[in-house]
Amino acid sequence: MTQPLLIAFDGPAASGKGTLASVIAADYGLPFLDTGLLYRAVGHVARERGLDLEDTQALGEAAQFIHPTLLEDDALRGREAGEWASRVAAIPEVRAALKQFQIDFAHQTSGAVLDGRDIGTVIAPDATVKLFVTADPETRAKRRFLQLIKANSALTFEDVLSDIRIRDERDSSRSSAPLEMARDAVLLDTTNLDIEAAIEAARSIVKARRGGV
Ligand SMILES: Nc1ncnc2c1ncn2[C@@H]1O[C@H](COP(=O)(O)OP(=O)(O)OP(=O)(O)O)[C@@H](O)[C@H]1O
Ligand SMILES: Nc1ccn([C@@H]2O[C@H](COP(=O)(O)O)[C@@H](O)[C@H]2O)c(=O)n1
Repeated sequence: MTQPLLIAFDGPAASGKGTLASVIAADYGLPFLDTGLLYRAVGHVARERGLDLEDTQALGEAAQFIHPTLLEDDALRGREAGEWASRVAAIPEVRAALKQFQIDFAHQTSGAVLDGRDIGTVIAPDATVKLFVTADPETRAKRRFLQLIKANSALTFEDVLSDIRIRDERDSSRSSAPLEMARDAVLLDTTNLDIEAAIEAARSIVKARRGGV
């Protein structure tokens, strides 16, 4: 029997991995999970309830109650939600509480596509195809700035670049499931690729890893 197709996209903020992952999921008719939204939802709850970031037990408990319906909240897409997400994501109790949901999503019989920071390394080390999507910080900041400026006209490019650098450092240096490329992942640098070119590159990688199909 053939194994379900499981595709892992990891990489730093605004590298384009979510855009690519959703297109590849649609190509193959697979369910898609943006795992960053889970951490954004925990950060949002923590902020709304005024939880102390030092109270790792309370944050871990809050994470246990994150439900997929909460992920549709537009507030999760904003700048502050990203910052809070990366803070709570460094807490082992939070990661532990969110882990099984992601593992189950990845290993459903239909196959799946997930994007995040630790999909190829922790959630689905057995993935059929792993892509590590990156781009230089200035390029990523420009993309994120163009996205966020629509809702916040006071935002500057320098603010966004600073956020990206801080988030890169925090995500890569934490002790629990840091952002790193899995040894068997394929690197896709989108710095000089527009969206269409990046999609074609991702499609080629997936096809090649599947033996040309
Ligand atoms: N190759 C590209 N060229 C130009 N813009 C791009 C490219 N890829 C993605 N974008 C745009 O950059 C923004 C960020 O992309 P996306 O949300 O896919 O990144 P991400 O890596 O999933 O980010 P995050 O991890 O922070 O959720 C979006 O507005 C998207 O349309
Ligand atoms: N698998 C993951 C996914 C996300 N994170 C953390 O959440 C932050 C927000 O993620 P986005 O992809 O929505 O930008 C991110 O900066 C990480 O700190 C994670 O740790 N693991």
